[in-house]
Amino acid sequence: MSKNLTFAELIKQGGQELNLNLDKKAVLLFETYKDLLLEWNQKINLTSITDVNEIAIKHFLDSLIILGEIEVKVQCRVVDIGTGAGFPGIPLKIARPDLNVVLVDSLQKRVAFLREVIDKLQLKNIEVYHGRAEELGHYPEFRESFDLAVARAVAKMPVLVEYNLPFVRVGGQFVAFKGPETDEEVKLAANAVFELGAELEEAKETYLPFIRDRRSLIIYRKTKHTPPKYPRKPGLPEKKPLGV
Ligand SMILES: C[S@@+](CC[C@H](N)C(=O)[O-])C[C@H]1O[C@@H](n2cnc3c(N)ncnc32)[C@H](O)[C@@H]1O
Repeated sequence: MSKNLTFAELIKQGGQELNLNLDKKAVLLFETYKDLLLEWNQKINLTSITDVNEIAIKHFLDSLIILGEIEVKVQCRVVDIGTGAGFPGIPLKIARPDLNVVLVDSLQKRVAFLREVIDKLQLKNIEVYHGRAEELGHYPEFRESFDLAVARAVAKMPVLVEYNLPFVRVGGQFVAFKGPETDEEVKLAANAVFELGAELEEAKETYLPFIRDRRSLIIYRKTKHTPPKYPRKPGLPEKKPLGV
């Protein structure tokens, strides 16, 4: 089981379980990322998970499950809203260096950490922005310009769709990383999803490699332009979730 494997073996074998062939360079980058995460976590709050094997499975492999479940086209433009310590955006970039990634977070200290990771790992075509989704979603260079938006552990679905869907181009997707039991949240978000110009495409159930924890990927497809009034001003989506 996972206890007998090294960090590198967990990444490599877990990747295979997700149908990913992670090469030596990718595994080394995950090692460095893990070291930086643990080092910075002593100064700023990045994660409550500090066991190396758990970091491999619950942060890195968890971030990669999307690659085994949906087709993420070559060189597509991906935004990770509320990325925190870089999940899922940085693992996706390590596993798929072709992707053009934008990371967004409202906490300056985490953004500083992410800049250090990008610098140390020498990642290209990846940028970090400090700000709230409610503001950045109105910037012309971001609005409806991404093929894929992703978010993990940021907010309940009715709030999350208002944060994410304004970034997605018509025809693109928003994928919410969730745990098990998502029916209620998905139902609650239905009105907001319609109002924001999207449709529920699929709710996929999957499992984390090694520990078999259940995970869901809720996949939305943008079908129409999002009305310009969304997202509403900072704090309002959370205070008064749309359509609830
Ligand atoms: C619980 S952490 C999760 C981080 C990461 N996605 C993960 O899965 O570990 C949520 C992050 O979302 C950020 N966040 C919350 N609301 C936000 C908003 N409206 N705009 C940008 N970032 C936001 C917070 O600063 C925090 O770093």
